[in-house]
Amino acid sequence: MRVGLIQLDIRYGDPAANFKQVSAAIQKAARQHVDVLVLPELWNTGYALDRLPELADQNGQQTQTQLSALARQWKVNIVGGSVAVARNGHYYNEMLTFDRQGQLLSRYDKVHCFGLMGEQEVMTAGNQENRFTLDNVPAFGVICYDIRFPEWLRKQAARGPQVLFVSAEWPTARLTQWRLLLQARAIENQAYVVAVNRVGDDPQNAFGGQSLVVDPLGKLVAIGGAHAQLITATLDLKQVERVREQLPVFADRRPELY
Ligand SMILES: O=C(O)CCC(=O)C(=O)O
Repeated sequence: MRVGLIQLDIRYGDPAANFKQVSAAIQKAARQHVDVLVLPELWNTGYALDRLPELADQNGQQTQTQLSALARQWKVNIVGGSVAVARNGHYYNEMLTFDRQGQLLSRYDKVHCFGLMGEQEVMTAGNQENRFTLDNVPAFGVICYDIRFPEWLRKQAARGPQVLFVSAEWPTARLTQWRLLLQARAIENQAYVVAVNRVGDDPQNAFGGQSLVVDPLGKLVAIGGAHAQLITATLDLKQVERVREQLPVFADRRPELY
């Protein structure tokens, strides 16, 4: 499975500009013969949470229409990062995933809202898992702050997915934690981690990129810089099986104790 991590800057509170740039970035990246493209968190609005009534995508309709058409046109799977969505009078930080036919495979609302950026005051947290299959590869996806909750990821990983996709707006100040948390999540779940962070600034934070791919042993396969770029990597999914056979941590769990 060849993955393409679309690391980009996000125009704060400007969905029209962001839809345009994401469309262009997907079309450019799709030419690199990738199987899956991955986007960062809240790429339609950034963290302009005080303006969601005017900015949020109504029921995710614009996102669905655009990403579905691009997936179909370029015959590429798209883990659509996340977008701010308005639904039934609530706002959600939502990841939409599409297969190569443009079919919507899953909608996931971020389960852990991030208080430090005021998310809890505005967004409604989700409560559903996010497992899906891309080209017969079982996978799952979470959003940014979710990676600090290993039990949430473990619960999903115990059902067998081999790849964890993460979309984030992770501030530069905590990038060491970003790398270490993702490497730990890869090791403990014996899965590939494909994680995309944004670059650039918003009025409160700077974002330093370092989108990365980690193998099931925790080794960094690829890592981005602090500028907009496409990062590509090939995942050896046989390695997941080998690692799980050699060290069967899932079978050795003691769920009766924890
Ligand atoms: O956990 C962190 O340090 C960053 C989380 C975050 O920025 C987010 O969830 O948007």
